[in-house]
Amino acid sequence: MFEFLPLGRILKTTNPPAVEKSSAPLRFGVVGASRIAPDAVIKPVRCHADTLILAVAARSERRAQSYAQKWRIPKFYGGQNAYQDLIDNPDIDVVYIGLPNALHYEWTMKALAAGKHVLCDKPIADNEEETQRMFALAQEKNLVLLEAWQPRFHPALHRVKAIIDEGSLGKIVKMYAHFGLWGDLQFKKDDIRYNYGLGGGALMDLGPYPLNIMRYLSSSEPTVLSAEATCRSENVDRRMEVHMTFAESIPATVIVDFALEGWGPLKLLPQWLKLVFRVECENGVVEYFNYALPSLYHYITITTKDGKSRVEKVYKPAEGKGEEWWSAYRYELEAFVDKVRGREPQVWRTAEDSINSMRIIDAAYTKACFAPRSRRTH
Ligand SMILES: NC(=O)C1=CN([C@@H]2O[C@H](COP(=O)(O)OP(=O)(O)OC[C@H]3O[C@@H](n4cnc5c(N)ncnc54)[C@H](OP(=O)(O)O)[C@@H]3O)[C@@H](O)[C@H]2O)C=CC1
Ligand SMILES: O=C1OC[C@@H](O)[C@H](O)[C@H]1O
Repeated sequence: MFEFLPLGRILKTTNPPAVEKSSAPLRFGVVGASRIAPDAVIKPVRCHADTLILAVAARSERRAQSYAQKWRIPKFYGGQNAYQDLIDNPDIDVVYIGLPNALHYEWTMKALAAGKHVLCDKPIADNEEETQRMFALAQEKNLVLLEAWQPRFHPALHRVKAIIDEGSLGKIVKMYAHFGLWGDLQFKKDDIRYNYGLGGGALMDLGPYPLNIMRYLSSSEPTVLSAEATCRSENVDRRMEVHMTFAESIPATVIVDFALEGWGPLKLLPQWLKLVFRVECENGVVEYFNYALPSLYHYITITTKDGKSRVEKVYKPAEGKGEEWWSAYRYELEAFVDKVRGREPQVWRTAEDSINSMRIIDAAYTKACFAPRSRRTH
């Protein structure tokens, strides 16, 4: 499946061209000099005419300065009050939050209180209750708040849904997904993902991908029947297996995993990544490979009951805005800016979508007998 990897497109996706800016672009402030911010917002902004990155804030002055230098961000804030100082800058219109999950609530609330629109990375909060409060404040302040979960904005996922909704495969009868990583190769021992107090855990980190895709494809919310965890440390799941039913009768299983088994003889060969998503329908099966980062590379395989199989790849929507090389984050930014500017985005994630997503994660942790994710003083 990898034999025709389009390297030119991938290079442009990961290193998009700079475009000329509009006369008054939306000015973004980046809270946290995180690893994800370049992909999630800095590079997408580079190729969006109506946006620019004005400032970054980090807890250390040195880190803020070197990050700003590296990414050519004109202003930086460092030190204990850096995040608040950035938020208080009256020139900033939008705050992007790429902090550990447990800090999403606090800094989103502070940014909204200061009158900023917020793009906050996934999962949007530690739990459903926080998510409700965040969207309530955004609504009260008439500000845009979006949970940045980029696969929802990519046309490949829309194509998967269209294939199912078109009807010839019949109804969905079963769904299965596995998102696994070799965590110890990819993350340091003190990574935010392994820390309960920072909102860590495999389900918090990886769960939103398969769970949200199942919700979207089936246009329904699940009941969580059971969840079994393997712990890395107390209340931090290294692996979680969640069993659900969607639309009252569709069985579904999600496995998320930071400790993929090896493969080959004696399972000694490392497995870097596992990304399985399968929807079984009455008359065939749809499989979607690389649903987490579809803009880099993906394929959709449709196999009908008579054994016939075809493969589709979709990087640009048949109608509407987009380019083959746009990353899913770039599609997401387009929608976010449209919303802030008062235009109808071609795709949107509503408050209910994010709230329901957190509700399922809460329910799964409860079924697995985990302590509730932090209940902060609100
Ligand atoms: N949408 C997507 O595709 C992806 C989303 N994510 C999400 O992005 C967020 C950040 O992930 P990632 O970039 O990998 O994480 P990093 O560890 O690289 O960044 C987290 C940032 O949080 C700040 N921070 C503040 N307080 C703490 C603390 N107590 N401990 C550690 N860091 C702290 C640090 O900023 P400072 O610079 O101030 O020190 C750090 O840069 C998570 O919510 C994750 O789920 C991650 C990967 C992909
Ligand atoms: O959101 C994410 O997607 C990709 C994963 O590698 C990462 O752990 C996670 O935060």
